[in-house]
Amino acid sequence: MIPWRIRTVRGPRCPLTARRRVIGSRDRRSRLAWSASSRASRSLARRDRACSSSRAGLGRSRSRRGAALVEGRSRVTRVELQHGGFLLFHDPFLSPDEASAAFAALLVEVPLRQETIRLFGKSILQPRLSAWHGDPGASYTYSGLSLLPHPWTPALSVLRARVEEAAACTFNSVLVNHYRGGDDSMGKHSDDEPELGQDPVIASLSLGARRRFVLEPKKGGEKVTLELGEGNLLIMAGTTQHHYRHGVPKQAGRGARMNLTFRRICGVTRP
Ligand SMILES: O=C(O)CCC(=O)C(=O)O
Ligand SMILES: [Fe+2]
Repeated sequence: MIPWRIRTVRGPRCPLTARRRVIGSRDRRSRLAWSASSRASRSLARRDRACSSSRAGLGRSRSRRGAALVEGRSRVTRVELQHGGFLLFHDPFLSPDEASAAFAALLVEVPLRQETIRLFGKSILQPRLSAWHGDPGASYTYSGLSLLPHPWTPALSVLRARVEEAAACTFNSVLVNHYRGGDDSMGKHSDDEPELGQDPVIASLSLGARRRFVLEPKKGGEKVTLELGEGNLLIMAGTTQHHYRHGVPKQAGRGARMNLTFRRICGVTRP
């Protein structure tokens, strides 16, 4: 159940930044070329905006509490969390055709593998496959696992450009997770490693099977449960990583799913 109030506002202003911006028609946007040389990818190289919540134009006062805004045909719902955390849920973000083309391309391009992590002093295999991609130098360490980035693939570059436009900030890395079925899962955690900086913006794109995504406050209080379906984009921002844990529990009978969390590793120079 969604415990917050939803209002629909039709208007030309960007729901993230309150600025006017031009968005192509759904048809034009859906012509996703799986090539790193797309116009969007080239424009990326010219921009390098920092991606902490406060500097990315994702300030608390810029959108209404619990509001769903429609911009062109893309719909964004804002959810306020405790202590200044908030979520922006884009549904739809990718069309079903775009999402299934992305899934197929990523299966071919991304070197997915099952990693071993250290948890409570024990080595365990992660219950899913994953791969870390990013700009040179965007290394990431979590649960005792140190990851050097694979380079951006064509599909990841195109998706990054789309997600950056929606989030109004730039990302230099992405963690790709592949849930092979309902037995694959992700335990509750916060994306709060020091290299992500304070109040990071994490943009999570879901492809394939719908899965339950749970956010729970670290110090008690109301949980938030979302159903992340094919082509949804969930942006976690503000103090979310500081005050909440999130995870994807096992869910019997579910099919394959891919999730991409775009991140910004601090202190890496854009190539
Ligand atoms: O699969 C998801 O929806 C969540 C992924 C996630 O939390 C992560 O990669 O840190
Ligand atoms: Fe996470």
